[in-house]
Amino acid sequence: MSEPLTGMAGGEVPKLDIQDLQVSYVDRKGQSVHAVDGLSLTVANKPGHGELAVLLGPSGCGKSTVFRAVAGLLQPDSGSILIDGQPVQGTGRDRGMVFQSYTSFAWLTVRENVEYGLKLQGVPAAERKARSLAMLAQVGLKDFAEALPKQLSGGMKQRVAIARTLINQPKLVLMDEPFGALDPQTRFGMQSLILDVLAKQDNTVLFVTHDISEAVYLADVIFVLAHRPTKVLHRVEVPRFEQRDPTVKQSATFKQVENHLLDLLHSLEVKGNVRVSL
Ligand SMILES: Nc1ncnc2c1ncn2[C@@H]1O[C@H](COP(=O)(O)OP(=O)(O)OP(=O)(O)O)[C@@H](O)[C@H]1O
Repeated sequence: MSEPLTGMAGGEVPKLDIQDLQVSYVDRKGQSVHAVDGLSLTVANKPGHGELAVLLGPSGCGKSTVFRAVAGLLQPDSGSILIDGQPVQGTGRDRGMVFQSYTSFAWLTVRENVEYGLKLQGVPAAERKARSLAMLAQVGLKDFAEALPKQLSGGMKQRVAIARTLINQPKLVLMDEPFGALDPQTRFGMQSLILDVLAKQDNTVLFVTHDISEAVYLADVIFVLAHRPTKVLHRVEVPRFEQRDPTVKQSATFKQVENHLLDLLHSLEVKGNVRVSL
């Protein structure tokens, strides 16, 4: 199931193209520490059905560092990051981010939070309202449009964060352990919701997790990262499951992909740090 690391036909411009990325941090002693060393990966541009690419690896391997570099939140030492062939230079509206911690404006209603980006872009109020209500309906929160964030559960707050990101129609959605703080049942519900919403939105997603089951359930393609300093070790294509509901996790194909990933991670001797939630 492991594939060549690009998975691209010649001549196509990928949605995301990372080549020979190097990132280092300065530690407390003032020493330079390599977090990412020569990482390359590409995520294909698939109009009509956005690709969901997962970065999977043990805690501390550098997933968030790659994520932040793609988001433009940190400056790599060297290497290139292209989105639709254009180099990333700092943060930009072409990328939308969802993090594990919920960030919303406490004094704004759910709808006003979702509309906020459109307001900054000068979109007229009536259009903002219509678009935010449609987006909230997609994430199952239409009835909570006028509620304040403090009235919502953790899963609902994360749905607001997803709606607020997707309404801006980013070319690339970046999600860093977005469901990591949720209980298992809510987490599974959110995984199914994100697949439903993305199927309608045509977004390409880069999704960071250390949960193998979550990776297999969500991904079209999984990049398995090695220990720090990280580089991609394997690219694993995940078969399209006909249905994505709780039963799919019990299917032979699902188990086969999980076992394949476990074997890969075993071979890297990192399984102990990776969550396996079967
Ligand atoms: N600001 C920083 N200063 C120094 N070292 C850092 C900094 N941020 C990250 N690192 C180090 O870089 C390495 C990669 O960290 P990163 O957060 O990218 O890993 P991760 O795979 O996302 O981990 P986790 O799954 O635990 O979030 C780690 O060894 C970490 O200690």
